[in-house]
This record gives sequence, C-alpha cells and structure tokens, in this order.
Amino acid sequence: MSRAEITTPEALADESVVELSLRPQRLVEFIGQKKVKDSLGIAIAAARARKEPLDHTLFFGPPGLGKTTLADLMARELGVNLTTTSGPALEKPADLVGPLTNLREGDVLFIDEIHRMRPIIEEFLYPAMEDYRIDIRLSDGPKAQTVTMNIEKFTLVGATTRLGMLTAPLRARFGIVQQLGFYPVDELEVIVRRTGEVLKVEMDPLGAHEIAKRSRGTPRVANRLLRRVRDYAQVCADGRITLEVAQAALELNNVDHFGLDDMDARLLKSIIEKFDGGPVGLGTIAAAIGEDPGTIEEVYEPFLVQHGFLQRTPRGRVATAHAYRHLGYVPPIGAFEQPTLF
Ligand SMILES: Nc1ncnc2c1ncn2[C@@H]1O[C@H](COP(=O)(O)OP(=O)(O)OP(=O)(O)O)[C@@H](O)[C@H]1O
Repeated sequence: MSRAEITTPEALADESVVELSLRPQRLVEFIGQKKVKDSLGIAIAAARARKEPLDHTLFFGPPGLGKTTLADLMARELGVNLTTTSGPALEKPADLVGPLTNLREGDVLFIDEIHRMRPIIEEFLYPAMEDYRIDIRLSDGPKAQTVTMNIEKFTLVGATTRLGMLTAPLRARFGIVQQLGFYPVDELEVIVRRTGEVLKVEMDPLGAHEIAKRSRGTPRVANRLLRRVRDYAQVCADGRITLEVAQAALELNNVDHFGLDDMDARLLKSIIEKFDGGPVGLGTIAAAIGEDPGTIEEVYEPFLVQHGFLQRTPRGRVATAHAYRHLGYVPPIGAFEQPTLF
C-alpha cells in the first residue's frame, strides 16, 4: 500500500466487502453527526406514521463520512428495500428503467456520486421524483413515440462530494438536504472501539485514541488504520493494541500524528517551495505534483483547509503558518493576510 493510499478517504478497490461487515445495522449505532441523525430520525418516524414515502434526501460532504451507510440505515429503519446505483454507472435512461419499475412502495433508490449523472439521465429522473412517472422513448428521432409509465412512490437518496456541481433543478427536488462534516476525535474513537469489537481485537483506550487522532476526521480512514494496526499488533506484539503499538504501526505506515500522508506533504511542500507559499491556482498545483485537480479539491483539500494547513483565497491556494511549522519550515513574516474565499 502506498503512503497516500492508507489515508485516502476514498474506498480502495478491495475494501467494499470488509466495509460492508463493519457497517452499523441500526441508526442508533451510527456514531456522531447528531444533527443529521436526529432530523433523519424524526423524518423517518413521521413518514412511517403517515404511511408515506420519505422525502427525497440528499447527503453531501467529503468521501468516507458515511453517506452510503446512512442510505442503507434509512432503508432499514423504514423497513423497505434499498437499490443502489451511481451517477457514472448510468449511461442512458434505459439503465434506470429497471431499477425504477422494480421499486415497491416506499423503497429507497440510492444514487452515489449523483453530481456525475448525465443531463439526459437527470431529465429522465425529474418526473420520476416529482410525479412518480417515467417517460420511455420507444425509438429515436424527431417522431419518436413516448409511453408514460407510473411507478411506485419511492424515496431517492442522493450522495455527492460536490454539492456545487449539482444543477439547481435537481437540487430543488430534494426535500431533505443534509451535510456530513468531519468527525471529532472523540467520536472517531468510539467508531474505532466499535470496529475493534466487530473484529474481535483487544485494544487499550489510548491505542484507540491514537488511531482516531490520525484518521483525518474520517471513519473510513479510522477503520482502515485500525486494520493495519491490528496486523502489526498480531505480528510484532502480543495482539493487543496499546498506545505504543498504535504509534509504531502508524509510523511504519507513514501516517503522521495529524493523519497527514505523503500526498498532503507533497501538496503543501510544493506550494511552499515552488510557489513561495502561494497564492497559487489549483491547476498549477495539480500539474506540479502530478495529481488530478478534482481529486485534490475533493479528497485532499477539505481536511487541510478545515485543520488550518491550507487557505483558499480569491487568488489561489496559500500554505498557512501552521503548514510551514508542521513541515519544519519557518513561516515568512506578514504573509498571511489574504482574505479567505470559503
Ligand atoms: N458514523 C459512523 N459510525 C460507524 N461507522 C461509520 C460511520 N460512518 C461511516 N462508517 C463506516 O465507514 C465506512 C465508510 O462509510 P461510507 O461508505 O458510508 O462512506 P461514504 O460517505 O458513503 O463514502 P463514499 O462517498 O466514498 O462512498 C463504512 O465501513 C462505514 O460503515
């Protein structure tokens, strides 16, 4: 595993099965995000009492914070089926006909990465979301015939890491919109302990705390770090995760005590060394470190901005004094006066 991989908030190729086994089974087992959980709990109870489908719901926030898990839990709490797909997987409206016509009343259709849906799919979804009907074109061309089909009343749950990329008409069709934010260390610690119980690994509170501290506010990263530390504990110690074991295992995996990894360090160092600390445009940074600008913006920056390593200003990205010190540089005097954009 490369250094950046261990702390990436995105799911790795081989992780889906293990993630499934770690997924909470009830909404009460979902740790943190209290406001989101409370308002969902109320909306679900009300929908059940009225025997109506829940309003279409949109989750937004960085990857790995539990959007898919919440969609799954909503279906469980509502006692309905969940069908899952994703924006990039839907190539043509016909790809949605099966999933939509198979829905039973109240079922949940989950569309991950909904901001990556093609416009033609989006337009196909509008009448489904609004009036529970779909318009199927029987052939192509200007004289193409269309048949209208009614579908059962259902709930669309969408997830996106880029709320700004959703079109206004699509966004307006969601009755519930919830933002997921990074988790504080104490909540991640609870997640680590719960995962430890599922994996049947013995752990000291300080060991759990150390893993939580380095998890970039992200449950997916916390669970991944725990699995790596567990391997280390089994092979290099007596199987128990103590503070020392966690520290040694995470050092070995190049995860520093803030959870910054090689890619974060390269990004910040490049701004500091090549661009005098910034401001520098996203495209320029991306070219300098050989990474996709979208990935930098979606995956790396949210955590760096939230933890004060990076500022987004109207003229570009700026490395903060905190970033300079953290990476062993002396911050330049008077360089941090740009107004922030976000
Ligand atoms: N609040 C939580 N409590 C317990 N476990 C959680 C919580 N949030 C996420 N997890 C666990 O973290 C992992 C990643 O969560 P999930 O797949 O739901 O994230 P996501 O936001 O949908 O990410 P992506 O957008 O990349 O698909 C899962 O194994 C999930 O069970």
